[in-house]
Amino acid sequence: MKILVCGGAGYIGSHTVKELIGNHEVVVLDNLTTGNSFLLDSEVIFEEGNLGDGAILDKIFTEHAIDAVFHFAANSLVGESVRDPLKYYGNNVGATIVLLQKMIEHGVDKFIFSSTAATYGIPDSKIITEEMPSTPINPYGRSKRMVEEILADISRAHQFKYVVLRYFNAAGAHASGEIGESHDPETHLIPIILQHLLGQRENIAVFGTDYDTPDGTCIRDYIHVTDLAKAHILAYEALRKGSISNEVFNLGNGTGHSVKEVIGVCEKVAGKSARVEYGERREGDPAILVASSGKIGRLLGWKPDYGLEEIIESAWIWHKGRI
Ligand SMILES: NC(=O)c1ccc[n+]([C@@H]2O[C@H](COP(=O)([O-])OP(=O)(O)OC[C@H]3O[C@@H](n4cnc5c(N)ncnc54)[C@H](O)[C@@H]3O)[C@@H](O)[C@H]2O)c1
Ligand SMILES: O=c1ccn([C@@H]2O[C@H](COP(=O)(O)OP(=O)(O)O[C@H]3O[C@H](CO)[C@@H](O)[C@H](O)[C@H]3O)[C@@H](O)[C@H]2O)c(=O)[nH]1
Repeated sequence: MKILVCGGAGYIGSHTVKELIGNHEVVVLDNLTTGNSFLLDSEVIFEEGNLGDGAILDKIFTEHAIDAVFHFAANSLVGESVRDPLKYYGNNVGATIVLLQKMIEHGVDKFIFSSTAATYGIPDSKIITEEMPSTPINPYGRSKRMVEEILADISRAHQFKYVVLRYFNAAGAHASGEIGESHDPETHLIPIILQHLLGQRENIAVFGTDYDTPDGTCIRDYIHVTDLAKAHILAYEALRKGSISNEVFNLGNGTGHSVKEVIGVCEKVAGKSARVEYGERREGDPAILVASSGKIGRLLGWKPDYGLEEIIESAWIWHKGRI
């Protein structure tokens, strides 16, 4: 089966491609704005271009018998989305609509969508389930939520089946050490701490110490990127078999870790102490985001293989290898 992976040169997309290769042919469409060609597997067919370009999608869907689209391509930084919302609505919603239009024109009817914990806004409960209200508090979360609603509408009007995967915080690197997280500039917590511990940054800034959490810093649910990648394969196989359709699943470990705790585990793994500066809150950050992934466990048999320390160990190996 041939799969189109939009955003396959990015962090999570490239790890998912690794899981697909061997059993599937993979076409990657990526404009390399935040992705890297060195993350591309040598076996993929690579089309460099923009998701919003209908002509390139016509070419791909005409030349290849695509069975499903995995859609990772997006801008995904909460703080940037607050400062530049139109970038987020244009790329995450506008370009996605072009992709969806072309899928329907070409009769491609299976879609796996990368959504986010940011669709929940400030949740009422400590552990988030899929039924909870989805009221995002930043433009990034709203852009993803809008696509979720568009998907529900399309599936009612056309022959079209989808799975929405709401990831919590992706982290870690592939066990081979060949690929890992590489953004420029890097904004994610774990790579920033590890780069500092490798001497590539002066210090670490902690964004906010007055949250309503035990140590005052934000709590997140960190999930290994390979655990995420494997969930995509399970979702695709279930869509193909027809055992599920039009489902929304959370993907996290079910355990929250504060920013201070994450710094502590990074220090342990690296065997070094960090220089930490405590600063103001970052705009758009909820205090606590922790997933219940019970639903995807029950319906697809998914469970995470890695905890926080293993996630950080794999990321440490990747970052050390990049020096
Ligand atoms: N990293 C996380 O913790 C996290 C958590 C929740 C959801 N997500 C979602 O997962 C997806 C992947 O995230 P990531 O961390 O791998 O990001 P990433 O920036 O590494 O990957 C995104 C890829 O999409 C490409 N891209 C962006 N816009 C494009 C366009 N218009 N046309 C073609 N290619 C385009 C980029 O070049 C990049 O290769 C995103 O949709 C993101 O919103 C990520
Ligand atoms: O230098 C830093 C960087 C981050 N943080 C904090 O660390 C936590 C994690 O931040 P970050 O790694 O930037 O991830 P998030 O902002 O939580 O967002 C990620 O996780 C979301 C799902 O929870 C996804 O939707 C987003 O795409 C993805 O960027 C947050 O509380 C930040 O305020 C710091 O204190 N200092």
